[in-house]
Amino acid sequence: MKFTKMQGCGNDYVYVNCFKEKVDNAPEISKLVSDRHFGIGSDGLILIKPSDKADFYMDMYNSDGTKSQMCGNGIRCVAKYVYDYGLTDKHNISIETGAGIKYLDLKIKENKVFEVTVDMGSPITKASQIPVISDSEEVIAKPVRVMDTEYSVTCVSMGNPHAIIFVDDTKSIDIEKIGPLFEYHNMFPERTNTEFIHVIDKNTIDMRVWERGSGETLACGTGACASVYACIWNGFTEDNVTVRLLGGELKIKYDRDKNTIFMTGPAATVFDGEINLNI
Ligand SMILES: N[C@@H](CCC[C@H](N)C(=O)O)C(=O)O
Repeated sequence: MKFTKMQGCGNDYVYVNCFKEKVDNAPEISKLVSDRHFGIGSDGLILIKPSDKADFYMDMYNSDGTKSQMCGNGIRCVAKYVYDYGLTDKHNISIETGAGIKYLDLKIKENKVFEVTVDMGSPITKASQIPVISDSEEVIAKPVRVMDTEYSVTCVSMGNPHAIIFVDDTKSIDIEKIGPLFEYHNMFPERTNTEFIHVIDKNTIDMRVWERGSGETLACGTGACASVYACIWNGFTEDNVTVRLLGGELKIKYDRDKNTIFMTGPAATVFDGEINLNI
């Protein structure tokens, strides 16, 4: 199987061009290629496919083989891939995902895409649609006790579920311990991605993320959008926010008139390769 490894803010995936390659059993292949010792090494697998509703279709899998609806860092890399490898010459493209069609604007330097802005759509706050089990219609600053500590949890979906937790300092969080306790908490029937946020000022936040199905990653695009919306909702920030992640920065803008979130960030190719899936 021919593949390209790409990363956006260090959130790395193995990308396969399914216009050329046939991929059977994507969940198993995702587990295999993602393994950082016995595979290629990635946070998951992204398949680029034809769509009858948009220019392309993005099919994404976490490193544990589970499928997700949407990947913010991944979709910027899909845009880079289809432009750089000649599948399109358009600078504005549409990509169908499990969370609907997303519209992307490509910035190009030396004939390569280096930055992408994505209209990530409207944040979803209705508990039943995230989904999160709750006796209130929305979950904002809800106290949740995990391992003798009370956390303030705000829940937002960007097509996939996010639990946003505000902390005084992201560095000291024992994310390997706390992350799975939220991911598998019985509040979240479809598990959850969990963002730990420290608000620096009205336009800057620090974020660490424990991703559903992949563990701690260096960045999460949907998580950055969900977190900025949670910050605005809680009255902590304005509508334009720089999200500082372990692997880089994302610029997030909430457009109140359109009720949509724009994400701008980098997309980079790491290497091309070929893997024998029969071994
Ligand atoms: N890294 C991604 C999100 C990937 C999917 C997520 N782990 C899930 O299961 O929903 C991003 O950049 O958005």
